[in-house]
Amino acid sequence: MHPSHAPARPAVPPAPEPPAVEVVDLRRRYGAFEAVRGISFEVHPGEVLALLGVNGAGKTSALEVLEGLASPSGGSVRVLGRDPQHDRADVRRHLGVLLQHSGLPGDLTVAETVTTWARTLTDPRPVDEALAQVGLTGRADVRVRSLSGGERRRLDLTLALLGRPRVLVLDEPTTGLDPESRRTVWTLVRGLVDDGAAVVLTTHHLEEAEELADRIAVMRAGEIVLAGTREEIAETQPATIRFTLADDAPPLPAIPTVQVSAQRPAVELHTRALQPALTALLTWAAEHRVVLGGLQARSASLEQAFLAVAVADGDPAAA
Ligand SMILES: Nc1ncnc2c1ncn2[C@@H]1O[C@H](COP(=O)(O)OP(=O)(O)OP(=O)(O)O)[C@@H](O)[C@H]1O
Repeated sequence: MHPSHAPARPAVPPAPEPPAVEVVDLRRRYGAFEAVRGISFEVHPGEVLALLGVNGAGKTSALEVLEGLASPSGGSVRVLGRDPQHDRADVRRHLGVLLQHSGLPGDLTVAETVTTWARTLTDPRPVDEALAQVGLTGRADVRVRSLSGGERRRLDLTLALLGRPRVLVLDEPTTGLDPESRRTVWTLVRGLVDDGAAVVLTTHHLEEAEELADRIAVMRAGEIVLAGTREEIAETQPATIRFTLADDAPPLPAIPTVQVSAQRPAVELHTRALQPALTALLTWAAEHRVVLGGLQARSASLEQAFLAVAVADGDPAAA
């Protein structure tokens, strides 16, 4: 029997958190040219979305609408449920933005720049802590114009993170950074995401997308042509099996799903069903006592999938 006090409530699953960023059928034109042609995506708190695409695919044009710097010519964008342009004051305090090219005054020092920026924010991080996080403590008294390209990028990032943003929009955050600084940036961004921030970033470094992104959207000529997790995107391309085969080995069997792209001695096969294809191949080799020299089997990489879809035929502007 139930005890006399109030019965236990049935377990109600928690309501799903609304997306931090919601983009629906976004369009953006420059005169007659439509640079963004109806893209849609969501980013939830604690999630990183990477927008990939060749130069001119429309990534920056889309981000500028999220940042509240431009109006869409169609569709809608919501950041924390608000319009980033009309509700700019509300959105801005929760939004960290790293533009592709920042225009910081060159004659301020690093510390002066960060301190000045901190004064415009509601709850900034301590300046010393922020500089230490990106390894700029030793450059605090150096004028911005004297910084190296990588140091300047790390300063840009410091400013983007200074207000403890709930949404972070990063346009090519690690372009020009050395490998160690790039890893520092990844760690910083990951830390913010682990604390619940939502991140949208663009990058030309596929390993950056692999390292940071929970989901990836590939843009081509203003449209999203492929979207999903790294694994889902890689699976859109066939896997490769390679081995060498002696001249006196019997002919390879026809294996369903397998296409032969190079014949012996260096054989290359492609398949979208790697495990059954390998099983059939290894069974055949065992039955015929054939040695598959240097056997390799590999799923497609993100790079292969990207190259297969990202480059439009001809000029994207003409597409
Ligand atoms: N102010 C503008 N006026 C006219 N066309 C523009 C303008 N800004 C961008 N474009 C065009 O819009 C297209 C998309 O540009 P965008 O900068 O959004 O691409 P992207 O994917 O960010 O490229 P990248 O990787 O080179 O930064 C390009 O063809 C570009 O030339």
